[in-house]
Amino acid sequence: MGFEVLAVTSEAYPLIKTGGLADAAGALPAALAQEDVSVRTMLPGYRAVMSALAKPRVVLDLPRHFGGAARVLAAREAGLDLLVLDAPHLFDRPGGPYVAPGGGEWGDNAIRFAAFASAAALAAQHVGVSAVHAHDWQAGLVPAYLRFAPKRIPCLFTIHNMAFQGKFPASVFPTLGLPPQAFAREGLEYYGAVGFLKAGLWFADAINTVSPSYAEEILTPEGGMGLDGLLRGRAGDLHGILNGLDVVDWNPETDRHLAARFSAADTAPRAMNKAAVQKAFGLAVDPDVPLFAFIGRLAWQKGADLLLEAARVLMDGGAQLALIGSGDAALEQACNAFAAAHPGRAGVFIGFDEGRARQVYGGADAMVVPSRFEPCGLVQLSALRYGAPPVVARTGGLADTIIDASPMALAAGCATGVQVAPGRADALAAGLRRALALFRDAPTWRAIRARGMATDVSWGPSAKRYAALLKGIAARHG
Ligand SMILES: Nc1ncnc2c1ncn2[C@@H]1O[C@H](COP(=O)(O)OP(=O)(O)O[C@H]2O[C@H](CO)[C@@H](O)[C@H](O)[C@H]2O)[C@@H](O)[C@H]1O
Repeated sequence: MGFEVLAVTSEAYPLIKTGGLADAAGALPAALAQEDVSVRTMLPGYRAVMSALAKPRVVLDLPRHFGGAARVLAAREAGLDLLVLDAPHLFDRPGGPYVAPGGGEWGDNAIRFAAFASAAALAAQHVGVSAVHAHDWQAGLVPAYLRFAPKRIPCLFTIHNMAFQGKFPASVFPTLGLPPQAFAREGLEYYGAVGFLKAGLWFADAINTVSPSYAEEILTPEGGMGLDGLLRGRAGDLHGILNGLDVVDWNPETDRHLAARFSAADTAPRAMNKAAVQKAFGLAVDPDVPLFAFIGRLAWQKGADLLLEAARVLMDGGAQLALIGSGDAALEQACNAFAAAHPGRAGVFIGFDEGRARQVYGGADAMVVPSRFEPCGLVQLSALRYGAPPVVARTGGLADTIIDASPMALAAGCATGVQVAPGRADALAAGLRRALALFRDAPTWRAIRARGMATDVSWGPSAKRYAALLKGIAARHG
């Protein structure tokens, strides 16, 4: 038997996705298989997941699980070896994984994800894996349940975003089924409340986040968002491993979402994708106008407001702007207002649409990623791969993956985009102006794009690091 891991995640592409966690958790198993690590992925049985299971097998019966009957099912779908917590009282409902149809978090999220984590710990014991890999606050209690379980199974905890912490009132603690001593500073107590992310960071055998720079940033009060003290205490167990892309799925030569497929050797068909994007966003169809684009959650983190403030540079510079995103109502409104004020020059799509997003990667001349903080970021990786050089904020994984087109980098032939100081509209405006000038120098822009398309954005190198880390904790603690 090879080295077996149970990955515990609340999202995995293509079964259920609200953001980058799904992409990472969906792609890592195939990459780890190359390193002789076989991964089973445990997901909550949301409607979308349950309806995708063709022939599930019952692995574990949990007749009384957090207020109802539940089962752990096994199935193989979309290339993933799945374990699914079928718990209708918690997951068989309309709406999103975390948010009810009318907006607003589900009122019982603490119980839903405690039940999920507890079932994952039971399943890990039952099927007998060498290590568990838990992702984000939704799986934050997994290391806690494992620590108090009869059989010691080591656990790696991955932070995809410190901003989502799963903090709930102390009154939920008695319903979690953990021993009373777990509710302590040396446990899951978090400023008088219960912290799911805190629990993950406290009880895991090793911790990583999704870029080396973010691993340093979260040790500071600003980046650590209340958990930097704990993390500084565990700095020896904290690692930074960059995300990759599933380069089989994210391939402009085969992507069926594109109006025209293309390769690094022949980017000419991108012009058809650009025209398709211009049309879809109500922009003037013109091959010569530089087309900038933004894709992302409309949240403070992603800095869409900074882009709207800086975008005058694009409008004055004769460029176009396409935005896709959803989230914060005020930001949605601001994007719509910007588009209305610049007819034919700026266009917005409010919503989540994978196909439309991919068409934008394949047609835009440049992507803008103005995040205030960014643990890793996948948008800039997709932008490299699809030939739309990114303008990024110099923070977290954006700083680690994009090489700024400084004079030295241009001379050395290694530039892949433009970096700007994070969190400032004036710095972003200056960077956009610089990108526009580079774009108008056609041979230079072509070279930047070619360099980006030749960059290895696959999971390969990072999968090796994950495999070493998982095998390391198993050797130490197993
Ligand atoms: N409206 C829309 N329509 C279609 N597609 C959309 C979309 N909005 C976003 N997407 C897609 O969703 C993904 C977002 O990935 P990110 O890494 O940028 O963000 P996220 O902040 O969700 O993830 C967190 O986890 C990931 C994974 O570790 C980290 O990279 C990241 O820094 C961290 O914040 C991309 O594939 C993007 O194309």
